[in-house]
Amino acid sequence: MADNTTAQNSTADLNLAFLGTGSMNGAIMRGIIASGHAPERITATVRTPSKAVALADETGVNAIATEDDENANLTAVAEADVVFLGVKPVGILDLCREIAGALKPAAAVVSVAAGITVAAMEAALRDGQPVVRSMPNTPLTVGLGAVGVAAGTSIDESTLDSVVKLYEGAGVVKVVAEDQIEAVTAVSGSGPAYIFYMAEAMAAAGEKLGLDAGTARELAAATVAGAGRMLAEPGADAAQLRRNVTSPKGTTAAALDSFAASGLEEMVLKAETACVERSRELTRDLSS
Ligand SMILES: NC(=O)C1=CN([C@@H]2O[C@H](COP(=O)(O)OP(=O)(O)OC[C@H]3O[C@@H](n4cnc5c(N)ncnc54)[C@H](O)[C@@H]3O)[C@@H](O)[C@H]2O)C=CC1
Ligand SMILES: O=C(O)[C@@H]1CCC=N1
Repeated sequence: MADNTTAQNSTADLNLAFLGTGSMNGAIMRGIIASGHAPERITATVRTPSKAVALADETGVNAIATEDDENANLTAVAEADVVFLGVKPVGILDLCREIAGALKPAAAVVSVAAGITVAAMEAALRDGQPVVRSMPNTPLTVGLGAVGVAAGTSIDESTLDSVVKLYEGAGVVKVVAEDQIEAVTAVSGSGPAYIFYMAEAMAAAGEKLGLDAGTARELAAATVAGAGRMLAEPGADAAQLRRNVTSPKGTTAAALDSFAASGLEEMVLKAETACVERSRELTRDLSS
């Protein structure tokens, strides 16, 4: 790891840019603002002017639309210390090339994209630009996110620490080797969708078992949210929390036995493996 950047004791003074402020970058930005970062220190870019107005009204950030100003991304990064790239994977390297000359040399470029490698980003930016490949998830928006970060080759510890601290304002952060980012994607990046799918399936089953649709949806959503909150408590252990619900020979045991007989663990492993393989395909197709 290089040692070429100014030490930052706190992240409060950092200017942030969010380029492509859709679902993921929007969730990161909202989580970071909720953790106390001043919106006046944030510039966000989106495609359409109406979205820029809505985002600025909602969050207080400076929002610029690329349809209004073709230089919006360049303007956004000009004063930024940390730049979050939140466009789809297919657009990440073009965006790197677009902003390369406008970045401050010490600004950290943080990608949230699946499949795009550190090496590909570094090749698309100026030599020595600090890079972070991260895999966040949307619960960052409510301060309950989970993020994996992998350092680029030119980033110093202090700059990486600033990125970690920004994310930590809104969730749990693990610094991992880049070859572990795909596993992070499979567990936590894509993970919220598995849980929402489970909530949908629980509600649909509840309806088939006699509840009206609205009641089933509300009960399933409250159950998933409540269980999630319990898991977020310090020291919580999923297996113990599960045992606390499961009376011997009771109703929960009957349901869990049925899940096991249907191969739930194998099913999850297969799904997460498909996620990793898709991430590798994206790398093959897009990281050049
Ligand atoms: N949605 C999720 O839960 C997660 C997404 N990601 C990653 O986040 C990235 C974005 O995904 P989403 O947020 O789901 O997509 P999204 O479509 O919601 O957001 C992308 C945004 O970027 C805007 N955009 C596109 N090109 C632009 C440009 N050149 N300048 C400014 N704005 C531009 C689009 O209009 C859109 O609002 C992807 O690379 C994905 O791999 C990573 C982890 C989780
Ligand atoms: O579905 C995707 O490709 C992105 C990456 C992780 C979550 N959403």
